[in-house]
Amino acid sequence: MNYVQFYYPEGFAHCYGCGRLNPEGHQFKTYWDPEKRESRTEFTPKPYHTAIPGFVYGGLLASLVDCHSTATGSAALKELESTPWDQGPYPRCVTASLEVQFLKPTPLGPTLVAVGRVLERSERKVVVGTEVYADGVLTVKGKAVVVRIPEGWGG
Ligand SMILES: CCCCC/C=C\C/C=C\C/C=C\C/C=C\CCCC(=O)SCCNC(=O)CCNC(=O)[C@H](O)C(C)(C)COP(=O)(O)OP(=O)(O)OC[C@H]1O[C@@H](n2cnc3c(N)ncnc32)[C@H](O)[C@@H]1OP(=O)(O)O
Repeated sequence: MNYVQFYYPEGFAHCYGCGRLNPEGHQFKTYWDPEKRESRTEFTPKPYHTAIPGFVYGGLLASLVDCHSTATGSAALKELESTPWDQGPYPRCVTASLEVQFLKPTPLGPTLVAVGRVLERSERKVVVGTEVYADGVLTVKGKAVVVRIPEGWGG
């Protein structure tokens, strides 16, 4: 299964968090399950993504929630189109608002799993709820408002 970011137009694929064309970035990859209507991004932080030794830097976790949310929004808006989910391009969203709750320290080492759900959707705006798990333990919760990039912004 291809990931959401795979379907972004080239001009929208340079994001430091999730741009597939940014070799210096994290290149987060988000998978959308059209039946469960759930998104999933897995990422294994590098040893230097440290807050205090042994724990993941919160800014990285916020980035994960951020890009995971824009991808989830993108998939949710793609559902409104008549083209199949595995045919690009996907609509591209930017983040209007991002809330992150750090519930517990996130251990550095395990692969992190972000799971997203669509809380609200209109033609232009999607509200996404995300939970991030480390070794099956919920450590971070996020909520983001993402908005479809206005026409003419590039891509
Ligand atoms: C990086 C983007 C900025 C540069 C743009 C230039 C070119 C774009 C080209 C490429 C970009 C490609 C990819 C993006 C890359 C990575 C994405 C990763 C995620 C990010 O890292 S991305 C960076 C941080 N992001 C920004 O840099 C956004 C700056 N911002 C804006 O560009 C505007 O602010 C915008 C477009 C968001 C809205 O502008 P707008 O004119 O469309 O606003 P409008 O009022 O129509 O809002 C429509 C509905 O969103 C609701 N709404 C709006 N703002 C809200 C808020 N703060 N809280 C809660 N709800 C909010 C309203 O309530 C309404 O909701 P409703 O329809 O229900 O009434």
